[in-house]
Amino acid sequence: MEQLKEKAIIVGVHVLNHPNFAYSMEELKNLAAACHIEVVGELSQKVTRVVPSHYIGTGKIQELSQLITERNASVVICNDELSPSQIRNLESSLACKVIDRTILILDIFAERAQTTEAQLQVEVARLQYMLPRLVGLRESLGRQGGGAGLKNRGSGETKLELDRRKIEDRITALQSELEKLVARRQTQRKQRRKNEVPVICLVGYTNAGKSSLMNAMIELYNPQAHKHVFVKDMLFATLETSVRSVNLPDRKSFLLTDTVGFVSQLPHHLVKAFRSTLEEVAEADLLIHVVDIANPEYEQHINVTNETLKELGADQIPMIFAYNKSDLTEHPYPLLKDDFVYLSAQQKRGIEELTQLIRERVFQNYMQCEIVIPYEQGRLVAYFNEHAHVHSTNYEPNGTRLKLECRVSDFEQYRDDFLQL
Ligand SMILES: Nc1nc2c(ncn2[C@@H]2O[C@H](COP(=O)(O)OP(=O)(O)OP(=O)(O)O)[C@@H](O)[C@H]2O)c(=O)[nH]1
Ligand SMILES: [Mg+2]
Repeated sequence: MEQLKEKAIIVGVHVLNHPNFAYSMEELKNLAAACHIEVVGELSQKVTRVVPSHYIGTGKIQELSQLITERNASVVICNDELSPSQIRNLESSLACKVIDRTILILDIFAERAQTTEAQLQVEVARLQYMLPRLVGLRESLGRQGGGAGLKNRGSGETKLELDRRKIEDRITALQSELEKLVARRQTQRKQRRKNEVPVICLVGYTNAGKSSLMNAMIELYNPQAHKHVFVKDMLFATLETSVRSVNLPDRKSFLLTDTVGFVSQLPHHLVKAFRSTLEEVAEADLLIHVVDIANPEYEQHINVTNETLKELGADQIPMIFAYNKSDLTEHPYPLLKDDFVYLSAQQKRGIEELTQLIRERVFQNYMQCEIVIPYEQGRLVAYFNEHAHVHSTNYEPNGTRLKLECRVSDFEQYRDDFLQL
């Protein structure tokens, strides 16, 4: 059922030197749309710095007030994260509900979260955001109780202090629930480490095509697996990390991880709350930075992604670039150069080139060799057949002769069992 759309005026402060102000307002519109809010007006102010008390100046507030009446809007959305007092002051000057960019993003995440872990993380982030804003937010929270966003878990009309205590208790409870989940996943990750399977993470701005690229890889190398991930033309289609095993034809394999996309001014609480999900990223062996090369703002997207990676402690991990959606540009593709590939996940072109780049970066510790395994060590033949790329097998009087490509570490570990050639 289509919900009755709320009407909003978006307001932005264009601080001097903000390089992409117009684009960030456009993005705010998309965020609002993702929250089922209709933007019916837009107002911006050029300043040298944000007005600390009201976010915008007195003259602008009057202008905004008129616009609200004129367009019959019921909510004002500011392009930055507002302080608790800014929200309070603006709401009382305008007699209108005021929300900010952060709460929009939190709402979208709340609506999209599927797994228990994602739901817990979003709720923690929302509660932490609410805590200092309890007074000003009372109105806006009512909105979320009814429409988009997190289900209101019965905070009711209790006294402020009681509210605060409740929220703090709830945060603590949620966090300990989360810790248990995280501990379980860490054990799984350690297990993978032991297996020495390299972990590769797709990272990048939201809507860049990370999930599409994941699907294209799976289709090419594990077509029987039927393990597609969700793809959609909307902000934050992916909220959970999903991991798939990719097996290349020569038996090299790696784990490919699809992650949540980044956006400029991703709320700090959210990054923190999602840190455990994104730990995969910080522990990866290689990052594939997916870029929507057809988006005119792609350079800005790259910067935002790099900044967020830094915040996650993942800025030291080797990175390659997948310039996706090349089909929408004039640029020739597929094309592989240095550490980047022009490709199209949708057209499934350039996937082999990307794989080649992955090989160069991840599978360096491999060697070509020829070994003879005595017959009493038959299990080793089975091992190498499973974990190495065997070019040829010959049965000789002393044992099985294999020509193969295998991990250097495997060769070292078993070399005492081989017969001298
Ligand atoms: N033309 C074109 N569209 C693409 C390509 N790759 C992905 N898309 C489209 O871009 C949109 C976003 O794709 P996703 O794969 O969901 O993007 P994502 O990076 O996973 O997005 P989030 O999960 O929201 O962060 C979808 O509508 C895709 O069909 C491409 O190579 N060319
Ligand atoms: Mg996705």
